[in-house]
Amino acid sequence: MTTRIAIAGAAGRMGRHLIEAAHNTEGTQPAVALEAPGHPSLGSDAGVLAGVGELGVNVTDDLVAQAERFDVLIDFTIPEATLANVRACRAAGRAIVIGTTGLSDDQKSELAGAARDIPVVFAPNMSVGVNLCLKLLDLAARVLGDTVDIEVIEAHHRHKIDAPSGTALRMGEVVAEALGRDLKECAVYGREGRTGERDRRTIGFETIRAGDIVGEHTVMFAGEGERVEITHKASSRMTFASGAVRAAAWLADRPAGLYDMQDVLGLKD
Ligand SMILES: NC(=O)C1=CN([C@@H]2O[C@H](COP(=O)(O)OP(=O)(O)OC[C@H]3O[C@@H](n4cnc5c(N)ncnc54)[C@H](O)[C@@H]3O)[C@@H](O)[C@H]2O)C=CC1
Ligand SMILES: O=C(O)C1=N[C@H](C(=O)O)C[C@H](O)C1
Repeated sequence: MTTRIAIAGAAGRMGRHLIEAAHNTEGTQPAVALEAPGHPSLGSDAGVLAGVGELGVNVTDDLVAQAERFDVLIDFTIPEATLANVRACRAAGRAIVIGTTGLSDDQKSELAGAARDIPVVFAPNMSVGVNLCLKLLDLAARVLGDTVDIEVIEAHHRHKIDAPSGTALRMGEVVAEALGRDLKECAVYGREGRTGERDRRTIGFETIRAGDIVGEHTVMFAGEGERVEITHKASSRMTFASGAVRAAAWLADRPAGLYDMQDVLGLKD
């Protein structure tokens, strides 16, 4: 069965890759393309936008009117648009894959509420490599324990609007959970001035925004006499887009619930 995919944020950096990935993946097809009201791409052909040739799918701003045309919505937009799309999918009984980062705690709670009625995949990073790294981080944190200082360093392109990245925060959560810490209480975001000596129980975050960097994350476990670093470097957005399309195909026949990429990839214990 072919999974018909709607793509929100179709003209964005991720949106164009998602159209291409949904078009090139066996068993999926781009069926609806959505953009913000007033966006210059409205009315244009999604395939032409993505550079894969005409698909006969015109970009629209009306998700509700398109509800019968798709099975799963993939959303890589901004938090406010994502929540509006979650509400529309919940009302229409459609599944949704969410890659958007920077959601507030309230927005995440609303999302979890919607997942009682519809299937939702929500993950800050859809690449296989990053999801493997999350498993390695859990192991590293358990083995090295409280004997090391832990720092999360991330670098992204100059257009990114949230910091730290959703992936960096998830990496911090995985490490904190493994060590029995609460990230909200032990995170330190950047340092400046007379900071005093480092507290070993903190987890530090450093953010770089520069040029066209697709996405790089390093978690450093630094002890006395040795240091372990786990690094992931994305060199193409297609790695995220392929993962999101894989998640959409996986989600199409799942019951309502809140899932992540560890579920999609079968990495949950
Ligand atoms: N989970 C993952 O694997 C990844 C997540 N991301 C996240 O995806 C999000 C988007 O990233 P980019 O594509 O780089 O941003 P972008 O700014 O290039 O694209 C976002 C698009 O959403 C559109 N948009 C805004 N409001 C809309 C609405 N109401 N309806 C439909 N479209 C709307 C914008 O016009 C824009 O074209 C960010 O939060 C980013 O952190 C990015 C890459 C990978
Ligand atoms: O905005 C981006 O580009 C990316 N955002 C995601 C995040 O915030 O973790 C994932 C990826 O690193 C690219």
